[in-house]
Amino acid sequence: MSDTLTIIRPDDWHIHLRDGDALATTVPHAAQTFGRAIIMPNLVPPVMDAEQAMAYKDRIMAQNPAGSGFEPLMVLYLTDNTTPETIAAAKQAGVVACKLYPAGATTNSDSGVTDINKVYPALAAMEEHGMLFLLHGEVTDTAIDIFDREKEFIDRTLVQLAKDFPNLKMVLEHITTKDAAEFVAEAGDNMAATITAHHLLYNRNHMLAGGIRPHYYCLPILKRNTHQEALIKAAISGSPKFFLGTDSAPHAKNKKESACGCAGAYTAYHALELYTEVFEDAGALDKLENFASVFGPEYYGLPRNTDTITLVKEDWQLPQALTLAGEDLVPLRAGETIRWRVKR
Ligand SMILES: NC(=O)N[C@@H](CC(=O)O)C(=O)O
Ligand SMILES: [Zn+2]
Ligand SMILES: [Zn+2]
Repeated sequence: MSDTLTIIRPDDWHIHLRDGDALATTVPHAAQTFGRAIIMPNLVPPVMDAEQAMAYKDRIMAQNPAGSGFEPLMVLYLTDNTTPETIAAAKQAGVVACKLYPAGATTNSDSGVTDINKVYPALAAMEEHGMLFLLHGEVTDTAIDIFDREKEFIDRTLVQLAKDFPNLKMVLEHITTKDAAEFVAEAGDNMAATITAHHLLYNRNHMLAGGIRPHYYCLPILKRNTHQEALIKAAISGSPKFFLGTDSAPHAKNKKESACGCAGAYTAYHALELYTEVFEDAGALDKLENFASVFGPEYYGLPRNTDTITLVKEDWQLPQALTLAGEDLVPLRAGETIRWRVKR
């Protein structure tokens, strides 16, 4: 008999579903595994107020397979001009969080924040209304090496933010360094982090040794193996400050395999299976459920999902390509074998 693992249905606390025809791919993929997902607002133009967030939610729900039970949790994109009134209205409409994209830091961050002080009134309003603050934590200073931008953001900005807003719950998204893991572990109760499957599975050698592999290119960029090891340690530590966020970020194949390739790895299709491999290899399968299904809702102040999901230990082959709005979409680890499969 094959090995099986049954856990409370997990949630994805960081995902990019995109918009338009892409939703026909991304929403069913997320909904087949996850109960809820934190929907990143970096559309073009971005999701900047309650009205845009609710309209986007409707477009997502229109692609939600009947009976899936999947619930998108909506997020606003902070700009230099986000007002406390915008925050209050978003809270009223059911938006759960706001996201900081330092201007220029990542995909579709052009309308992002140019100076953290400009969003202090919005952050104060979020603190007052009990909304979460999600951060893409990288400086954009071109003088700073791309491999150091996360640590630099912590030192220059995050330490101060945590002091200035002690009652604002923050999530440092998609952490990639030992520095970030240690900072979050030692910070107060208002600081947590999401960790992606790809930052647990890979390091920069996978992207750069023996040829440049654009499908491993994402932001924050994969770091050296010692950082990867620190992330695995954090994920299996049992600390409730670390939980699942795939950062599944689809870009069509021709946008990735290009002289100037886009940043982002697509994992919504097979993310839980990838995380399960990481936890199994670390001898910590018993820690997966808390990381994937318990610590996230606990931090967000939401109930756990009431249903379960079963994983079967069984080899299967990931397709070479999926389809995104009529174009090829290459998932992370395309064509390779995956050791676990979600029973459906
Ligand atoms: N992670 C990525 O490499 N890309 C994300 C943006 C982000 O999460 O920073 C995207 O939207 O493509
Ligand atoms: Zn990001
Ligand atoms: Zn992201």
